[in-house]
Amino acid sequence: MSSSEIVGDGATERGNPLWWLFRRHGRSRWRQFAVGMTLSALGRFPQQAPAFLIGMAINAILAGTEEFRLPFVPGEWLQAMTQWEQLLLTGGLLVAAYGLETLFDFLARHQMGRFGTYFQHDVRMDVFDTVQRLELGFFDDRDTGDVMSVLNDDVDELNAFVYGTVSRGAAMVSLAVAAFVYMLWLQWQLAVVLLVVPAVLFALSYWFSAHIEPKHEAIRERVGELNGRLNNNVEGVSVIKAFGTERAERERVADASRNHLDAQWDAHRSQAAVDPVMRVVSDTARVLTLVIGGYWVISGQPPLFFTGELAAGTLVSFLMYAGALVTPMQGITDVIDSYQNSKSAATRLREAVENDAVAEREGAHDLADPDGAVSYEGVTFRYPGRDEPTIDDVSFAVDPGETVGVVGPTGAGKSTLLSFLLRFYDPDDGTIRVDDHDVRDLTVESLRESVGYVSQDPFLFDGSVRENVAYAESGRSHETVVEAAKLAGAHEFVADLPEGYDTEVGERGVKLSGGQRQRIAIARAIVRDPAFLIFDEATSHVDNETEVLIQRTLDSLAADRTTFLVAHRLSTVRDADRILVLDDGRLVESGTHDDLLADDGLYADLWRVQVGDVAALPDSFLERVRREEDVA
Ligand SMILES: Nc1ncnc2c1ncn2[C@@H]1O[C@H](COP(=O)(O)OP(=O)(O)OP(=O)(O)O)[C@@H](O)[C@H]1O
Repeated sequence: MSSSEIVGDGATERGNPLWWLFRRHGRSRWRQFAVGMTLSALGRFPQQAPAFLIGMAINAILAGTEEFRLPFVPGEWLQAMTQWEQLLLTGGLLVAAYGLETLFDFLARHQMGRFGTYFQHDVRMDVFDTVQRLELGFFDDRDTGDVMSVLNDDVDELNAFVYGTVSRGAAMVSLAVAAFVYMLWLQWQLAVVLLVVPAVLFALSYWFSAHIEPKHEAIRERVGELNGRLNNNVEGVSVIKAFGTERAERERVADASRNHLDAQWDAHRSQAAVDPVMRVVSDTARVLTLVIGGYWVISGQPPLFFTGELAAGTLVSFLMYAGALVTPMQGITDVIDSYQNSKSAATRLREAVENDAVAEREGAHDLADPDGAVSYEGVTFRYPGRDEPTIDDVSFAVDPGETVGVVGPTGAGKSTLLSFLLRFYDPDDGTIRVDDHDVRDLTVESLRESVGYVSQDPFLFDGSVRENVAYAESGRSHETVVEAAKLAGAHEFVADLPEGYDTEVGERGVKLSGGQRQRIAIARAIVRDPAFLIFDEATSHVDNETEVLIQRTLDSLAADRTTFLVAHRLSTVRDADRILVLDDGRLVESGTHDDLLADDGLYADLWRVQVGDVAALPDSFLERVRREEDVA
């Protein structure tokens, strides 16, 4: 999986993604941007003044070949000065020029810095908000590292874009413009001829830009792969150590890193090859200027098609301006390089923001005070890439307050069936209603707020026990948290922890046992007093005694709310008002524990397995278990 898979096809066919991002997030700060760019451009004029002043000083003060003159300053006033005064004035003007340049640059950096950091922040939050709204299925197909790479690397790239591409590119152009304006003033014919150089360099850069673009795409993709690999290694560190697969994992990381290296080297090679070409063009221009200008100064005759005179000091100024016109152009490939990099990052960011895997429909309404009725009508669902449906035409209706057990062999589709109620996924066919509302017409937030959900392997956040229990309800009082923990059978062990409810649970709750984590997760689900409860194997990690305790509180919790209990341990669902039996995605039986035993079907067989009455199992069941084992 690579970060390119976060983006769809045709991203580049819809206009420049950087421009799109700029319009979306930069527009509100366009003044800051414009002021920054203007200051940066203005700063180039004082920066280029010294070359002019030095040329003039050589001609008028040192060589005495022409009169001392300055733009906008009366000639008589300058001529009335002694040579020494003229030299001092030149020195003063140089200091003023350096000072102005520094001031303009400082102010420009300040403005652009503010613009760049806010721009980056806005884009990051926009992408993050979208990622939060995406359907769970989006994440099934992507590595965490891949998503992180968009949120981190691509967003960081935007700041580099503002500094590296826009600021540097603009500085380059304005430097060339400023140099050109001074050159026009000194010797316009030579200035016009020298324009050929930036034109050639631009043409070369344009070609290079098209050439380097796919190479940058490749680099970004490989970064995503590498991040994914590294992420797997950090997250799966205990498995890697337990299985002693460090060496194999190192190989995998080395492969991913090598691929990244190859892509980077490929881009670097192209860059390294084009740089000398640019250099040769610009250096040749300088040498030609010296030779032609030198001939002109020495012979006093204008060469080729030129007319007029050229003094030695003017040639010195000219050579300095030729440098200012040409040298920055040598760095244009870096700017283009940075531009292409940013463009690939912006393409992925735009695709992430525009992702249509967002679950909520336009015009969805809130679910207010639900009674608790749930119905599934002809629900069918297939995970992407699977041939067989995971849920196959399932229909049932649950009255408010009912407790429903969901059982069936491993992989029968129990978790998937209930995930529709939280809109983790939407079925391909059929409808799920809460009270009389199609869940797709409800706002995802209000729907999920009404459901207390405990998953098979609950995730705890790095923080205290209290923070985890009150996770979605941070305003809850300590008493409410303790009450929920008591109901979940967690209070006793929490009270025994070194700092009670303030004990830190570690990342993912590593400092707690599996059963303790589950109990905290149960407390977290019930603290919000939801209308629906979904316990997906919520007590699978707790011992039998704790389960009995939780079971008892569950009975009181479930009494006035609709509750779904997914369980392998059938004792958990024995007292449910109704038990749904799933097999291979189909609803094969439904009824109370006694009804189902009387029916003597799949449930009755599963029950016999649990009570150890293996001898009573029919051959067909044993045959089926064997078949499943073979498949596994
Ligand atoms: N995100 C997913 N992408 C693709 N297939 C999936 C995904 N999640 C589950 N499946 C597949 O769907 C089927 C049903 O899975 P599900 O987790 O709903 O079963 P289950 O009855 O809850 O199983 P268990 O009792 O083992 O928890 C399985 O074959 C599983 O491999």
